[in-house]
Amino acid sequence: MERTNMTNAAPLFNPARGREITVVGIDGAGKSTLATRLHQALNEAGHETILIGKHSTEVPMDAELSAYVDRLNALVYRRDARVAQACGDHYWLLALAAWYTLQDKLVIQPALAAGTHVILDNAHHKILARYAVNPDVSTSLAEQVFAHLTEPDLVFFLRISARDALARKGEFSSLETGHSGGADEDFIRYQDTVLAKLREHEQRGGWLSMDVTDMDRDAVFKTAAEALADRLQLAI
Ligand SMILES: Cc1cn([C@H]2C[C@H](O)[C@@H](COP(=O)(O)OP(=O)(O)O)O2)c(=O)[nH]c1=O
Repeated sequence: MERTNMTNAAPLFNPARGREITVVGIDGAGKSTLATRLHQALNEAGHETILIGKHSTEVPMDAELSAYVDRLNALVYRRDARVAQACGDHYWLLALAAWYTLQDKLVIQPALAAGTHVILDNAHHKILARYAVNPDVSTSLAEQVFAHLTEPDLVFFLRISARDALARKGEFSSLETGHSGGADEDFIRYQDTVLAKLREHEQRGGWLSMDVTDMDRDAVFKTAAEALADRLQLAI
């Protein structure tokens, strides 16, 4: 029977939308380790995937926008402590919101629309948790400046106590203590407060939560891979 073109009017290139997979947890929880591994495994299994982190500034095939995003990254992440201190918490919240906004609009959304999956390491949830423990900045303001970002399809929450995370990491930066001091106890106090905030968020959000305290990298990866297959039908 002859087919008409009427039913075949869809554009030639109309791939299924990609999936956004986000990894959250306190510093040292193993986010980068898992994100890197998922990125590699998805690509090896034939699922085109990009890994987006704190220092991803490339806008595909656009040198001018890439240069702009790189300048913003330098402003937000490559500044010294005196500048950070002088500018203050509200400025950094808004600067971070600008950074996350551009990453979402210029990199993540176009990739998803083109059918590419996105693994997001360093999502804004940790920033929200950090601001939630800061009495000088309104929590609702912090929530609002990130509210427009693309909602991930799956969030892996890697749970571990700050003390156990520190034992893995060995060292930490001033930012990782909320600039509260340089002692191990400063890291632990601050990160455990951030963890408590992430756990509040977890209650609202349908996150896939894993207690990674006694799990090695392979076990975390295996659990995450099973969830990708179950929830997003992505086999790796
Ligand atoms: C996942 C994992 C990480 N590590 C180490 C590697 C790194 O030095 C450190 C933090 O891992 P990393 O993946 O960088 O954590 P995050 O991105 O959440 O800050 O812990 C372990 O010792 N064991 C593990 O099972």
